[in-house]
Amino acid sequence: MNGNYIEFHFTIEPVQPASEILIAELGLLGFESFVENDDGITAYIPEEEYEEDLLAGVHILQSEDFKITYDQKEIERVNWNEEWEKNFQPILVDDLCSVRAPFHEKLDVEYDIVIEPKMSFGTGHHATTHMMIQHILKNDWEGKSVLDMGCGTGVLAILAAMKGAKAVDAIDIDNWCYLNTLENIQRNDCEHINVEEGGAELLEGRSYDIILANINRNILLKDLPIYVDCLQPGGSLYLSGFYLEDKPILEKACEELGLKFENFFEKDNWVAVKFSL
Ligand SMILES: C[S@@+](CC[C@H](N)C(=O)[O-])C[C@H]1O[C@@H](n2cnc3c(N)ncnc32)[C@H](O)[C@@H]1O
Repeated sequence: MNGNYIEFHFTIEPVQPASEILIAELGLLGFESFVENDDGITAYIPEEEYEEDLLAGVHILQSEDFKITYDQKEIERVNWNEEWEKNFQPILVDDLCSVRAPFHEKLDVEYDIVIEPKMSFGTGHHATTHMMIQHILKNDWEGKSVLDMGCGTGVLAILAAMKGAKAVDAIDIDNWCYLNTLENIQRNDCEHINVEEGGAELLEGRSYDIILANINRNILLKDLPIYVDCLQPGGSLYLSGFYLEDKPILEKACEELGLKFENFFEKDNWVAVKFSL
């Protein structure tokens, strides 16, 4: 997706818990990024995902418990790098791993990841990326074959490679993310990561010890059977990109495919869950 975005600014009274609910509803409709403000939220959707009556199905907009107004404007593709430079500090996860931009000073940590996110998702600032990094830090990757599905900036694939994974595929459906991951693997001396552009259709006949997929509830539910087909017996599947309230739905779908729940992290109402086969 290389087109423009539509930016919606929602003014919400009172701001909580309506913001959380609105973000959850918009996430299901294809909105990709959210910024929480003092008076509500700003949400971004790619122009090609937007249809005139898209917001008609958002329940909370009809609620009498909150007053929600919004305006919208078309903007150029968001340059997350510029936003990052303006607003953010490097990310430190469990004192072991930092995710920083090239212009940040290097921190004294075991895993130092340099990411130039430009327009891709995956700087570590989002709760889901943060928790997926925590899972990677907590587990053994030495000699494993790994798939990072929905790789964004490639941050998870890069950390898996740094932790000793022997063969890593990083796949994203978005051309921009594909190109950005190629750049970031070079930046982190992880050129052996195989980067591809596409979706679950690429996975036929493949086999992995570990699959990471931080995407969203609906895509995960749709593509889960394909992921599980690619998982070796004894393998692990890490899923994120959904809210705590959707965890039972994902768990049920995974259990029906023969997976066993292992553990999970929760942050800002998002979760990252580990399953094993
Ligand atoms: C929430 S971001 C995660 C990025 C990164 N893995 C992280 O943890 O920060 C989800 C990514 O999945 C990609 N994506 C969306 N639908 C997909 C699909 N069906 N197959 C593969 N990737 C997909 C998006 O382009 C986006 O880069």
